[in-house]
Amino acid sequence: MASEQALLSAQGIEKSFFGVKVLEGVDFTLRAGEIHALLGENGAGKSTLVKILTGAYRRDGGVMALERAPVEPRSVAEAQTLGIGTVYQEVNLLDNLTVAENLYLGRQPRRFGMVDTRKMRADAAALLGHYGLAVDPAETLSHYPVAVRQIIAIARAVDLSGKVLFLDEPTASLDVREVEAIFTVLRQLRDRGLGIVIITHFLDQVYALADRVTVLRNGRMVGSRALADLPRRDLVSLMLGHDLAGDDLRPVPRAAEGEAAFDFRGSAKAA
Ligand SMILES: Nc1ncnc2c1ncn2[C@@H]1O[C@H](COP(=O)(O)OP(=O)(O)OP(=O)(O)O)[C@@H](O)[C@H]1O
Repeated sequence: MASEQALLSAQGIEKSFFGVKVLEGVDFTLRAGEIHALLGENGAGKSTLVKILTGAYRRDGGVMALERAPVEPRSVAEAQTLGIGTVYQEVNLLDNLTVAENLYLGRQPRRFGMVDTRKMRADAAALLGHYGLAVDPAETLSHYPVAVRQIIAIARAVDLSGKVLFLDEPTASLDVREVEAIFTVLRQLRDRGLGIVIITHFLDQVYALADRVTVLRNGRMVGSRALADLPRRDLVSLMLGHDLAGDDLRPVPRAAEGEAAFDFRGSAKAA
């Protein structure tokens, strides 16, 4: 059950690239114990907002607070120490290291000045046990499929950060079964009180997972609603900025990759 109070909030966020405004006065509020989808058409500003909130980009204006205290993350690492973790679409782990090394990269337990491999693997096994993952901490990461690596990336981000988790298109390259495995993990984390923000282009996934949505259009926040109160048609209208005509219910091809921009019709990922 989401709390009423803001866990992470941003107000009046501004960002320009080379004099072009890509975020204009954007407000965003995340509560503890909610999964919050950040939606909008290609180029609406979703990734830029997430990068600002997770310390990857500096904002030009606006304020940001975590548990009502102002925060100013100057890097992704600093955001993590504040409680804000991120998992990107391209899994941010190293394939040639072991599972345990990935989980404890940069913070390996030491004994007599040496990495304590035995403890690191035992800690990794215990941590992954919470996620229902029966993987061998001593195995090289590349041994495992993308969905497992994605859950390992989530486990690492949550272990480092613990309060807020951002995921930028985490299911883009996964099949239906793998998506469900990731969602199970995210629901468990929500039930533990984390606030989770997810960017996705798949509206079926939004309705299956999220409690709330915030919609960006052309760099502005155009709505933030509980999903239970928001029919799909109204959500799509909010994203597009006009009422739906019949034609709009067909998937819109993405110019670059030829992927569907939205999954309007309840189908799986479009080819
Ligand atoms: N590093 C950058 N330098 C210059 N322009 C950028 C940069 N990052 C993003 N932009 C521009 O900012 C605008 C918003 O991009 P952003 O990636 O935040 O949108 P998005 O909603 O995440 O889109 P998509 O769904 O396609 O990922 C776009 O016009 C994009 O070209």
